[in-house]
Amino acid sequence: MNSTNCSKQINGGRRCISVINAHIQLHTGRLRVLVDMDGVLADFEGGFLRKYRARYPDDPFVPLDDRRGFWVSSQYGQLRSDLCEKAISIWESKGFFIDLDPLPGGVEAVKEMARMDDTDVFICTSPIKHYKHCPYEKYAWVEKHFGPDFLEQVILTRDKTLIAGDLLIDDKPDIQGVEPRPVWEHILFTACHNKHLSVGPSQRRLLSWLDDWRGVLDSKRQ
Ligand SMILES: Cc1cn([C@H]2C[C@H](OP(=O)(O)O)[C@@H](CO)O2)c(=O)[nH]c1=O
Ligand SMILES: [Mg+2]
Repeated sequence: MNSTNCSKQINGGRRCISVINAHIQLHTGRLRVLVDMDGVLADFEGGFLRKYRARYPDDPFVPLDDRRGFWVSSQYGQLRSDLCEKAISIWESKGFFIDLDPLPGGVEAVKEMARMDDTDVFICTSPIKHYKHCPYEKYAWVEKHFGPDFLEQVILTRDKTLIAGDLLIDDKPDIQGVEPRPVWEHILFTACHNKHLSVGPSQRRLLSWLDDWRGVLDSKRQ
């Protein structure tokens, strides 16, 4: 179906575009999977806690089991107001993003996806606005764990709603941006900060990379 045919069938240009994009596969014959980086492939929360405790050993901290809410700095700010800035200082430091450990099974899963027939995989990740180290280190992390050829698959964006794909596997519960109807289905990847959230009946979760991610991909294949 091309856009001209679609326009004849459905009145209204905006609706037409969202119907076409709703199935990338109908367009390309291939499944397009967007995989988030921090909290899905790279252990942001574990890396943060380790470096925070090393740098501020006399200050209180939040054990990973007690993490609530996506933004680490918000919870630290509630614990004590000066801890918000201290938390931010950790991920703004040189070496924070490149030193993150891979989360179990993630790199292997993405490499396996990339080898699957009719499947395109992209790492879709948001840089922090303090750009001195983060964008460079995100690329360096991908090169270190996937090899230089995989740099082709990196999408850096602050607005993931603009990116078209069949699936977005991401640990952030609410993914918003300028596009009110993103093309992808968001699969919530379970993390310490979101595991207690009850999600709507239409929202699917991946509990970890041991969970049935192959089944999730298959469910979107035509
Ligand atoms: C500040 C902050 C950032 N991040 C991650 C999310 C983004 O990466 P990603 O899109 O790969 O998940 C990046 C910039 O916000 O840092 C957290 O996961 N928690 C936080 O508290
Ligand atoms: Mg994330």
